[in-house]
Amino acid sequence: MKDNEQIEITGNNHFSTSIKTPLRADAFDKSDDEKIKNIQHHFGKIMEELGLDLTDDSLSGTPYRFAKMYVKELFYGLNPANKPKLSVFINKYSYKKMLVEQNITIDSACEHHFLPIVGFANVAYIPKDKVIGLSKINRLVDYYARRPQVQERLVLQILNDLQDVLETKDVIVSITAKHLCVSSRGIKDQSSFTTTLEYGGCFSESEYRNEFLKIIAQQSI
Ligand SMILES: Nc1nc2c(ncn2[C@@H]2O[C@H](COP(=O)(O)OP(=O)(O)OP(=O)(O)O)[C@@H](O)[C@H]2O)c(=O)[nH]1
Ligand SMILES: [Zn+2]
Repeated sequence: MKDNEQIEITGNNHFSTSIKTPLRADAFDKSDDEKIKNIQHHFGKIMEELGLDLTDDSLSGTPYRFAKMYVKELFYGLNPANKPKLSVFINKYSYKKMLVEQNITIDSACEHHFLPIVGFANVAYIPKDKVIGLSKINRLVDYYARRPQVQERLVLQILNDLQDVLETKDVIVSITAKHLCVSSRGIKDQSSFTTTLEYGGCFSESEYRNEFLKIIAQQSI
């Protein structure tokens, strides 16, 4: 098989050997303000190339607005300096059963088209010596979501960090999301959505996994 045939089948850069987001070595040498200035310039050129009149008062601020949104909002999670502090506490209560944080909003973007991925994550763990502040789970999910992503990597990055900070493998993460690159362009399938599920420790046993799945099936309080 020729190289270009392989790329047709697998796509280029769709698989990575690491769960790390592929970043350049100099990714954070520039300040946010420098990045915003440069992106503003380049996005203005894209708009011009599309034929838009940047002197129009509704469009003139768009390159700056776009650049600020990319650096400060949609992709703030690329920068490790923005990683939330994950406060953990000693498990004084000796709570040893499952804790489920569910319906966590996912607002991400696919790295192939830079279009939104929107949906929900559900996270559960069985504490050993540490418990984590609930909101820190939501913050961690948002941090990793705010990068150009693929859903498989996103679920793994969240799982890995939680396993590290909680000092247990007994963690499970599911994400169910809609990809606008599937629903709004290309195949334009409005109804399909994608679920990814990653876990370790006791969640490898179907009994624990099924308990989690049963709980997250209840969508309201
Ligand atoms: N595995 C995976 N694929 C994704 C994700 N987000 C988007 N994709 C897919 O990435 C693929 C990119 O395929 P290409 O053939 O290079 O791009 P394309 O020509 O725009 O493909 P179409 O969407 O089929 O028109 C598409 O099949 C997308 O659906 C994701 O989170 N995980
Ligand atoms: Zn896409």
